[in-house]
Amino acid sequence: MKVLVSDSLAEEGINKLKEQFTVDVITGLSEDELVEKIKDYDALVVRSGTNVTEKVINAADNLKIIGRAGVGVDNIDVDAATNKGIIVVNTPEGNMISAAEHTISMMMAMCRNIPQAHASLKSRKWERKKFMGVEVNGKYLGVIGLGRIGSYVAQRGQALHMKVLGYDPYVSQEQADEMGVELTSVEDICKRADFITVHTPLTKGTENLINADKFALMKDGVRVLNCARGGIINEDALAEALRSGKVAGAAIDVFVEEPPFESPLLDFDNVITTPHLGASTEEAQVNVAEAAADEVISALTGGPVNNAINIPTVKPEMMPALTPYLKLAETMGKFAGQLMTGNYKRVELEYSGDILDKDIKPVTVAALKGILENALGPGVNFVNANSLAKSRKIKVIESKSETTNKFPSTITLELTRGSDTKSITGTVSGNGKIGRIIQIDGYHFDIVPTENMLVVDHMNRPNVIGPCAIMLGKNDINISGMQVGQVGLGEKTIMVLNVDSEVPESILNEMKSIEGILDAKPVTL
Ligand SMILES: NC(=O)C1=CN([C@@H]2O[C@H](COP(=O)(O)OP(=O)(O)OC[C@H]3O[C@@H](n4cnc5c(N)ncnc54)[C@H](O)[C@@H]3O)[C@@H](O)[C@H]2O)C=CC1
Ligand SMILES: O=C(O)C(=O)COP(=O)(O)O
Repeated sequence: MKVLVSDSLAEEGINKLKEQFTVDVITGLSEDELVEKIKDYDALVVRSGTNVTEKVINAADNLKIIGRAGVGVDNIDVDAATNKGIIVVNTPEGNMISAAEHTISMMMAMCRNIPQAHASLKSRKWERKKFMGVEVNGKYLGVIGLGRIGSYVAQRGQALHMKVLGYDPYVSQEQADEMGVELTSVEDICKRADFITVHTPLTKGTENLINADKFALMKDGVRVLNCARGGIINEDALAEALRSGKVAGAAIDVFVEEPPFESPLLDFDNVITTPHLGASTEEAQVNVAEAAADEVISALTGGPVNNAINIPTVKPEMMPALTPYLKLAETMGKFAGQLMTGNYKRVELEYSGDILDKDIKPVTVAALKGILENALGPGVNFVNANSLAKSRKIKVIESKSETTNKFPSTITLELTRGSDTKSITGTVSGNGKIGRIIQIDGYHFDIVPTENMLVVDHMNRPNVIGPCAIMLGKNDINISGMQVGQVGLGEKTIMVLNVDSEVPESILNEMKSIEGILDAKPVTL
């Protein structure tokens, strides 16, 4: 397997990758060069310097995983990767302390004009009056985005005796209380804060979050910081607010265009800047490089990944309990998808029992993968199963049932195509956590699925099962298991056969001609 590292990455991560794979480190590639190279690689590791565009992803025929050694994935077309079944992972914890410390460093440096005073003295000037600063003690710090980095910044602000205001639509009052942060709105932060710092991802919802209207609300002499992503604070609006004197200072680590050589912000004496250095510490770089390498190694050797952006992740400690259900759901999906092929409108998964304590999202994805694989082939995986279902307008419904039955947990899969439905229930039982199928279309069984099976619709009357079994025997196909859904004499039922080899089409046709056999479908897992 081959790994391409296209941004600078700490040796520790590269060495880990080299223990298992062929690794090429090639930085500074243009989009066209990357398009040309990417088809040879199984994994790509980037930081913020590589734009992994749709064009690159479309050319990436062998790529299985993109590892982002850092947090922001706005340089990766995650939708394109998802559609192509490529896992995107980041390493969200490796650089959070460094990014928070950089933000605080920038705030203090801005308050005391350290970069400007340093440059002045280095040019042999002694300008003590020019560089009058301000204290942060007792001032209001507004933190927009109270995730990993924002919450560390809030904590460090409090250590500097600042009063912290915060806004984050996904943070509860309890969480804010625990952080000692006064939760309020962006507008209120704009009106009251002396310092405003943003720590959100760059999304459609956060782009230009701080715009001219927000600057208009701010106190005269406010100071703003952006160590998250260029574009969360609108650069033109900030330039205008600096020009008008509304904003007394800005500290900016990230820019809409990087490098930002055309940015008006570089021309203001009261704007201090760094070239996207938030994560640039020895500690953070070792952390993110090793974490990205671990994820790539795990994904390429068939293991689970911890921080996938585009698949429902399972916490490693939950994996042993969930694995039998993931296998069962995928098997049920494959089973149902082969019994009823075609243009599905709806997939419903109903969960009951102990499984309700677990995260069922990945189990639903496993079922979808099984269903869609029959129709779309091996290109379907845990990454793209959901998006493929969505693009085919298949409605996916997940429901939880409180009804208890004799099984500790059950999963019922109902597949709908036009007015037809196919329903299968499965359970996991025994110490070996074996997946079993216990119901098909209302008929009860206890089937341990095997590689080759036959599902035969027939009439429950004498001289139907016998000829069927004899015919398989004559063709040297061994039956290792057989179960029949119990019904009254003369009624329609289903028999499920575990067979030791695939049943050719010609034999299936012969079987269908036996009096009382209504249909015979092979199921291959
Ligand atoms: N300058 C640098 O070198 C570095 C920059 N970063 C950037 O810092 C930012 C924050 O990273 P983390 O804290 O790790 O992410 P995170 O995902 O832990 O936190 C982001 C927070 O933003 C919140 N949020 C989302 N939309 C919001 C909105 N409209 N208003 C307010 N809050 C909103 C989320 O609820 C979440 O709590 C990201 O943009 C990341 O790329 C991260 C590391 C280094
Ligand atoms: O992790 C992030 O989001 C960062 O912005 C750090 O970017 P970098 O890896 O230093 O290019």
